[in-house]
Amino acid sequence: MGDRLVSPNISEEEQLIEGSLRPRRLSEYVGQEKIKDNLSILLEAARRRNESVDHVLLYGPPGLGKTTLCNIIAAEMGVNLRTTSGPAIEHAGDLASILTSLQPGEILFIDEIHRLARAVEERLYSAMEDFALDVMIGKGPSAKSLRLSLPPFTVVGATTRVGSLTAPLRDRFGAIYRMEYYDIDALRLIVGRSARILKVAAEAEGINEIAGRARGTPRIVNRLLKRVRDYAQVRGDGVITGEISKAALDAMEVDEIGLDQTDRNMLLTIIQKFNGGPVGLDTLAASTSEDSETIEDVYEPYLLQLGFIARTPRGRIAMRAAYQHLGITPPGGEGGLTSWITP
Ligand SMILES: Nc1ncnc2c1ncn2[C@@H]1O[C@H](COP(=O)(O)OP(=O)(O)OP(=O)(O)O)[C@@H](O)[C@H]1O
Ligand SMILES: [Mg+2]
Repeated sequence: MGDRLVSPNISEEEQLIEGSLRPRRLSEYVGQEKIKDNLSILLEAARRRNESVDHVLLYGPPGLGKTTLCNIIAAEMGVNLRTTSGPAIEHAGDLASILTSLQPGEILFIDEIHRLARAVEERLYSAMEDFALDVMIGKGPSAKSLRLSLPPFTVVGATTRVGSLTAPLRDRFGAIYRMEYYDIDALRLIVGRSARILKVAAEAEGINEIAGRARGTPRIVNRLLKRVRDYAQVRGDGVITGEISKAALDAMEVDEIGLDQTDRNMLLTIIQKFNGGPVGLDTLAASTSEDSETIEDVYEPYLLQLGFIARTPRGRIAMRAAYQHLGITPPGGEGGLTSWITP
C-alpha cells in the first residue's frame, strides 16, 4: 500500500522531501488559479482591516496541495500555524485546550475535518462563529456553563470528502475552495521546479512524459520524478530524457494517462465481471480486494474526471472511454452504452 503511486500515505522520508518541494508563498504555488485569485483577495482584505482571515475550507482528492496552501496562508499573513486533525481531537476538552492557547490571528489547521467527533464539532461552532467557548464547570445539578472569549483566529479545514461534513460545520466557513486536478502545463512547471530543487537534469520531453502520467496530482508528479531520477542514474547518465522517462514509467506500469494496475483492475472488474455495471461500491471493493474508502477517495475521483466511470443510483458503470482505453469493444457496438448513461 505504502509504495503505491497514488497512496495518500506518506513515509517519513517522503515527508522530508515533500517539505523541501513544498512551495512557501502564493507566488510559488503553481495552478489552482481561481483559488489563488480568491484567496489573495481574502488575505489582502483581512490585512487591510487588520483582522483575522475568514475561516477557509479546502476540499479535494489527496495530494492536490491542501496542506501546502494552508501553510502558505499562514506565511502570507505572517502568523503562526497550529496543525491538528479531526481524529486527533478526541474530546471537547482537547479542543478547549487548543483554542485557549491560540494567539490572536493564528491559524488552526484541522486536517481530515470530516472526522471530528460530534461533541467536538459542536463546540467548534460557537468558537468559529463568536470566538467564544462554552465550558462546563462542575458536574450534576450544580454544573454551570461558562462562556470564555477567545482571541480572533482562523480555522483552515481540509478534507477529501466534503459530502461528509455536516451542514452547520460547512456553514461556518466564509470561504470554501474546491481543489481541481492540475492541467498538464501546471504539472510541467511543478516537475521542472522540483527537478531544480532536487538538482536533477531534466529535458523537456522527460518532464513532459512525467507530467502526463501524474493523474493531475502534484504529489504523484513528485513521486514519479523521484523514481525516474533513480532509473536515470542506474540505467542512464543521470539525465531525465524523454526515453528514460518512458522506460522508467513503463517499468512502473503507469500508463500514458497515469493509470496504474489498480485502476485498470477496477475498470476490468466492472467491465468483465459485471458486464459494465452498475456495480455497488462495496461489491466492487470486495471483488478487487481494495478498501471501499480508498476506492472512493483515491481511485474513483480521477476515473470520474476522465469520464471512464460514472456514478448512478444503482452503482458504478464503465463508460465508453474506459472500453476504448483498454482496447475492449463496448457491448452492442456503436451507441450500445448510451442507453445506460443517466446524468
Ligand atoms: N500548487 C503546487 N505547486 C507546487 N507543488 C505543489 C503544489 N501543490 C502541492 N504541491 C506538492 O505536492 C505535495 C503534496 O501536497 P499537499 O501535501 O499539500 O497535498 P494535500 O492536498 O494536503 O494532500 P492530502 O489530502 O493527502 O493531505 C507537496 O509536498 C508539494 O510538494
Ligand atoms: Mg494534506
